[in-house]
Amino acid sequence: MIRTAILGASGYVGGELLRLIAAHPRLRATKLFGESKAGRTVAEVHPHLAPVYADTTFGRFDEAALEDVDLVFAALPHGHSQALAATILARGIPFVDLGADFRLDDAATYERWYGHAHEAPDLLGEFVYGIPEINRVAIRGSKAVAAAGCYATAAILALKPLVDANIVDSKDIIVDAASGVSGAGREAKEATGFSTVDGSFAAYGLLSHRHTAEMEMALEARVLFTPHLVPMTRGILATCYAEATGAGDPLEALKAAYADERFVHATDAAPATKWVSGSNGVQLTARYDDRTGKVLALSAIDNLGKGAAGQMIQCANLMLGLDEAAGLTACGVYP
Ligand SMILES: NC(=O)C1=CN([C@@H]2O[C@H](COP(=O)(O)OP(=O)(O)OC[C@H]3O[C@@H](n4cnc5c(N)ncnc54)[C@H](OP(=O)(O)O)[C@@H]3O)[C@@H](O)[C@H]2O)C=CC1
Ligand SMILES: CC(=O)N[C@@H](CCC(=O)OP(=O)(O)O)C(=O)O
Repeated sequence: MIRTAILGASGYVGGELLRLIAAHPRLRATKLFGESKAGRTVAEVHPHLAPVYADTTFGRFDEAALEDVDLVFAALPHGHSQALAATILARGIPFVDLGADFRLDDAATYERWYGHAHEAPDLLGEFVYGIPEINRVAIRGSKAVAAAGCYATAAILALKPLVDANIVDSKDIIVDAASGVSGAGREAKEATGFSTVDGSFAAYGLLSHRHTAEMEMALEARVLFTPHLVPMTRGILATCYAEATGAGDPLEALKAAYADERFVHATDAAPATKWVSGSNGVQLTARYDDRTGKVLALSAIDNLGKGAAGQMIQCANLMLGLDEAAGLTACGVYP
């Protein structure tokens, strides 16, 4: 049994981690932490998890909580991991962080996209960027992983093989992606309330969404990214466009790049978010358009699955030397 602590266990990602860990052969969620919901039970906060976790109570994190823990998952609001990381790393406990705090590789880029100075710039180099399909070897030997952002995961998996094989021009990439509302977390906000979102489709974060920086870092490319909010609960569909170089067929390149991957499937069909809902799956396709000379690539993920908790567990499996797919074998829920 591998004992895990979950910081942010009372949030949406924390709930999804608990759901996935309940079906994991080796991981156990032994310490659960929240903030405003500290003292409440899992059954109260995540009623769908009551049959497994019953009256387990959320605590409030302090350093002593790291005793008897084999791995820490953090799914906290932005910024919180910057103060915590040194304590966790000093104890040598493997740490999978989903916040954006340690995803970028330099403090200046962080400040440019997050609007404030990084509080622990010396630790940026300690973290490996957490998308196993593009960074498996580094994750396997690492004690600290910064799991990627949800939009960034969708776009990077669709584009990375095309950039690497020089099938698209990396200086001219456009990503339009739409997310379900759970991507914004469970806290009630006007921007994600029912009356705002229902029956509507809107872009946000114009020219300024922070996942642009992750895409540019991982792809070594220039990206124009526009996120959208779509009236559904789970899922991200990323539609990506880039100038073709004529160096090869994009769909064949995706199929070849992911032929041995357990979670990423490149096919002829245009993907739908529902195909991957509740799973760690990624569905991709791509086309070359000879009329415009552009490549079109599409990617569907579950923002809470491969975009968050699924990817965290996939990274943890690698860090711990377990089967990479342990606890992640479920297919999407469809229809
Ligand atoms: N939702 C998604 O699809 C994705 C989210 N992420 C990132 O993952 C992180 C968590 O997201 P999500 O679960 O959606 O967010 P939620 O708002 O649903 O959950 C946030 C969690 O953090 C806890 N928390 C809030 N403030 C504090 C604090 N001051 N100290 C300690 N704990 C605190 C909350 O506890 P309590 O509720 O008890 O106050 C809750 O458990 C965020 O950084 C988010 O950007 C990344 C990829 C996808
Ligand atoms: C729909 C929605 O609001 N989505 C979130 C993305 C959440 C996420 O993946 O990322 P971070 O961990 O980088 O915040 C947003 O755009 O802020």
